[in-house]
Amino acid sequence: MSMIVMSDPRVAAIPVRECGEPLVDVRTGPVPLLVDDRRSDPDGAFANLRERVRDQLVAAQDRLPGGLRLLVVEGYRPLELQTQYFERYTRRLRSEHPRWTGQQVRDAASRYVSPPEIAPHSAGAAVDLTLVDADGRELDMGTAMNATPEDSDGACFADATNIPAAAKANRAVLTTALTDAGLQPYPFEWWHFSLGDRYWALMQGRPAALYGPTTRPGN
Ligand SMILES: C[C@@H](N)C(=O)N[C@H](C)C(=O)O
Ligand SMILES: [Zn+2]
Repeated sequence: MSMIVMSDPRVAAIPVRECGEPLVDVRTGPVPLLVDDRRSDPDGAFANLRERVRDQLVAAQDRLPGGLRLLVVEGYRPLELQTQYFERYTRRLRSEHPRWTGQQVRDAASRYVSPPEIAPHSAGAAVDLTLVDADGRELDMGTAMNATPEDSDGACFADATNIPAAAKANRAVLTTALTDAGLQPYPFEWWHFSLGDRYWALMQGRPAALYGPTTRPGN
């Protein structure tokens, strides 16, 4: 898998041709998806995604073997929250690596959190998710979701070799179902997939992104 970070200038160079598709709450609709409350917010913004992204997740779930289901943890992320995540992690890296240049800090931070101006979650195009079995138990994916590269010794990277064989197999099931449905994996995080954003467009050879930063009605 090509290891392009979110801060790569090729991502920012992709134009956005906003198609205006609405955000929808993935907990409702014809096939409600499972969503847990780890990243919940009072308005339920975290459970929203662009309609086509939701539809393709439903299609991916249909392809899962043996009663497995998707468990969505975080979809839409308002720009202010993305900025908080990025700044907090940047501060951490700066204090842990006082000799790094600003660019080194930015590139390392961008492996784990997208710079706000790119932010696929703030476009409603990206989702952090995992797999559960028929009883709702999470499968072993080798690390907790949102484990950092530093804290997991790189085991959060999709192709990590320092995880058990069963976790590698579980990651492959998740990635195959989602990529078959047109979503783009992010090589630095086994749980992050997107469709329609600039990263997706770059990696899939599309001329433009379908979705730019958006807000929810009334916000
Ligand atoms: C912070 C993590 N859950 C995440 O979503 N990272 C990606 C790269 C992002 O911020 O878009
Ligand atoms: Zn994500």
